[in-house]
Amino acid sequence: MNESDVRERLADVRDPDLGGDIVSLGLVNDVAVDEADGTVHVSLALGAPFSPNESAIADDVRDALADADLDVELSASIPEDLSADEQVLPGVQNVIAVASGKGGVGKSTVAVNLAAGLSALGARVGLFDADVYGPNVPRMVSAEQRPETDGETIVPPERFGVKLMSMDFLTGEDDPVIWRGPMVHKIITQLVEDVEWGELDYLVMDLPPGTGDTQLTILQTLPLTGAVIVTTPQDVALDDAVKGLRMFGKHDTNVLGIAENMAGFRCPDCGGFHEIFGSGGGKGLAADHDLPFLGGIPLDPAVRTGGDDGEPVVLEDGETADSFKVLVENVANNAGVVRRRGVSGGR
Ligand SMILES: Nc1ncnc2c1ncn2[C@@H]1O[C@H](COP(=O)(O)OP(=O)(O)OP(=O)(O)O)[C@@H](O)[C@H]1O
Repeated sequence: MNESDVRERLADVRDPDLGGDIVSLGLVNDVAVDEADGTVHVSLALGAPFSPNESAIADDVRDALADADLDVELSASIPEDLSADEQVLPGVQNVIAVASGKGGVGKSTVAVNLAAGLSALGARVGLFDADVYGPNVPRMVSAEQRPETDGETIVPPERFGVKLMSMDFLTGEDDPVIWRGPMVHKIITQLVEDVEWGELDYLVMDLPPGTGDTQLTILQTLPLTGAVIVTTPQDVALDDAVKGLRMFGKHDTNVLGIAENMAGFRCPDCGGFHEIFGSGGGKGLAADHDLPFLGGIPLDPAVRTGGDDGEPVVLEDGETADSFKVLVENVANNAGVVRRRGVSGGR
């Protein structure tokens, strides 16, 4: 079997999201058959490691070559326009921002569970807490686990397999309320240049709530794969979410979808499901703006206790954990769509 035979077989593998075959979409970077040692190496343009849909593409590629009597070696990389020197975060494949139009809707909770959930799938993950008004990451690590520095680089502490960094670690006692764009820019630059993230598949950024200077500076400084917008089903939170959407729209940032938090309450006493903040708002918002709906997370006391001291609830079993797992998978799948669409250029 030669390279063109391999490509012919790969032309039967469909991309479940982009709706075409991977060869026509330009998602096969390279094929190399080594008859002597009986291997075929296929490099695929896949950009969202451990996302279910990209894992399925890889499985289909293996299946398509299963009877070829060759060992199949797969690798995945999205060809970069910029050299490593020119890239802002060269070791980081995907930066995913978690945003909300208003405070208290559970944005940080979603960010933490997203990071822990991606790590549980097998990905290499970092979580950067840029929420200067309500930093959550410092609470996740003990005092002894604060980041270490040799004066030049900062080594982020790790929990649940996630590398953690917080604006709070870098700024100390400074009052964030007086922060303005230039200072945020300086700190973000420091984050980029001085923190030893190593190689990451995903860096989750927990943005401050709202649509102010800090959020804009981050959008302008970092190459985001896309943003997740968190809302509750209430109208007021939804109105604010629309403002968030506009901000991302103005900056040509991809929105990976809308997550609806506090979507109903399963009563532990009566077993009934109560829609305390209404229902369907997040789904409606997504539909109105032609955006993916990432899933709903119920109001559950375990979310708060998990956030305060224990493990993120996504790492446990049960209804709420499952709803977070669905959200994690949808975010990863949609990040993959953004990356692969970039390669296929709308082919
Ligand atoms: N689905 C949920 N069920 C129960 N409690 C929740 C849920 N989501 C969030 N909480 C709790 O609500 C509070 C606010 O959540 P969180 O800090 O994630 O919100 P936020 O949008 O990031 O707020 P901030 O404005 O501070 O950035 C926290 O105590 C959190 O544990």
